[in-house]
Amino acid sequence: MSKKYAIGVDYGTESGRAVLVDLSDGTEVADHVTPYPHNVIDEKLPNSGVKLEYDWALQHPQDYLDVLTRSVPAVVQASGVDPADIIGLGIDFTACTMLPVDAQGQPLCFNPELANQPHSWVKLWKHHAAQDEANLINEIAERRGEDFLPRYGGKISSEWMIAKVWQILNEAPDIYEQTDRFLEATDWVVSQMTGASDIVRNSCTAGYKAIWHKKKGFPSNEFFKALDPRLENVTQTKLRGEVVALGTKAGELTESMAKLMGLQPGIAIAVGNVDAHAAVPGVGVVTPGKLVMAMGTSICHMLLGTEEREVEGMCGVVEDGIIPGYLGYEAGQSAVGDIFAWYVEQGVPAYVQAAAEQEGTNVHEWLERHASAYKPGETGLLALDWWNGNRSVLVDTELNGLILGYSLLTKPEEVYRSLLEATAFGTRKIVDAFHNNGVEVQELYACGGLPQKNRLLMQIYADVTNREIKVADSKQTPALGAAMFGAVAAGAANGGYDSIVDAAQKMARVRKDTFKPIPENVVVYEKLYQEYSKLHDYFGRGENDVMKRLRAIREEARH
Ligand SMILES: Nc1ncnc2c1ncn2[C@@H]1O[C@H](COP(=O)(O)OP(=O)(O)O)[C@@H](O)[C@H]1O
Ligand SMILES: O=C(CO)[C@H](O)[C@H](O)COP(=O)(O)O
Repeated sequence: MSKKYAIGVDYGTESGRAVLVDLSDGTEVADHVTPYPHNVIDEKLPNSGVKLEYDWALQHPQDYLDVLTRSVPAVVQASGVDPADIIGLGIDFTACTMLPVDAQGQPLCFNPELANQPHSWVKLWKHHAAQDEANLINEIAERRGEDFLPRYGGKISSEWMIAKVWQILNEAPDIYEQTDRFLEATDWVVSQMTGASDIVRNSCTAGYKAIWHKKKGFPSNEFFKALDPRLENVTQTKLRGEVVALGTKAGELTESMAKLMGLQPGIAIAVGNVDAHAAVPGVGVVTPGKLVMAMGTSICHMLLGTEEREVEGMCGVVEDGIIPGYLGYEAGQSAVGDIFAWYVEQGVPAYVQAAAEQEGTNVHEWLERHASAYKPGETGLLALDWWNGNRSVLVDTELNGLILGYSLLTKPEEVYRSLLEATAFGTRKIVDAFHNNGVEVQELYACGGLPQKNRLLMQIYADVTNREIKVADSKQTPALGAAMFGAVAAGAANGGYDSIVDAAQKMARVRKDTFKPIPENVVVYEKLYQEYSKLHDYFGRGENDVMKRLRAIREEARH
């Protein structure tokens, strides 16, 4: 039998990439990236120019289809593989990235009459403008003693489905009315490939992002009624649809999409998945004790467990949410690479840019090299990593960043180093929250763009967490994981696999080189972490709500 292949498509925040994978050993034969033509829409709507409010982050659904029709044919062509040997395709996506669709499954923003209404567009995971709704969801759920709250670390996030749906209802009731269903973008893209009129939802986003439970389903209608009487039946109406497990075949590729994607019609399409969750088998983790960090613009922390535990501020624990047979735990930091990008774009003096250019390197690399010359603690700086709020463990998007310890001698590379360290302290908070609450963390696994881009960052993470870090050998780990799920959807009988564990065992690899904690650094970072924790609690747990007061003053000033 000839070699068989699957394709994984990873939808990130700014681009989508396709990877064509050899199913015998996981070799990534070809990959291709399509930057989203409209990128993140956070200032004004395309065409109409309608201005967006603060904290909004939208996307254009056509950009997702462009990834399928540009990157998929590109990998098939570059690999020289016969499309007849490509047996399955899986996708993974940022989440909760959601959109309203009509009865035909078309995004409302495709309708020219609705395109000038911001609420008709895709809300990206980092759309944070539903915080008022999230606060009320939490208040009401707590008052009613809803048993789902502990599964989400005590708080439902404004990034998630219910808060976003409610924001649409509150601010654009006409759009809410015209919505047939609210979908995760990952499920919508799958439906576009399978042409299925009955759209299936994947258990991962349903569980982590829409408060769905394998045994209990969604929260009760009474709960939704208590939020807002207009939401009473939302789970039977606009959130309806069969919820199926990861690895399930959602359907088969349609003739028309196959033509556009350069594939054969009828191949298996797996149900959608989330980027971070797909990365777990992608890095070869199928057992507890190993925390996987998907490190890019943000970090998602993924961990398997055998018992349901309550962990402060975790994003969620979902049965079978990552690997069937285990409880999947998720936590996260909503900005990491994004913070470094902010500094490079907004904070670096012209002489650094000029020096980097002259040396033929990019500004990140220049800053990393110069920051590496410092010992832990030597900058005298300490930062709070809340440039995009705090996802875990405080679950509060209204917190902001802070750098302490500036002097007239402070250098840009010192600030950069303090930002790298701040994100490592944020990860340490998460590791401690799991480990101290009975969900063991023995080793760290890293994947995503950052481990390949910044060695200093990775060493700091090993030192701050005092744990060895193994790095994925794959450059596109979520896409590799998605391809594995595509192979599972196809099944062993067709040259794929019958379970994700089988697929991961054959196809995943980590690099030989690992990052090991350096004992003398660990000691200094322990001291700095204690200081970080004090600042974290002071500004983040209500002792001094100055960050929120500043926001309120800003809002007043803007209106
Ligand atoms: N050398 C570097 N060091 C640290 N961060 C970097 C470096 N180069 C790029 N970045 C950051 O990496 C992030 C992109 O990560 P990547 O994993 O490629 O994307 P995504 O999260 O969208 O999948 C950006 O936020 C960017 O600022
Ligand atoms: O919350 C998520 C997963 O649960 C998002 O998908 C994630 O934070 C976006 O990640 P990135 O842009 O770094 O790929």
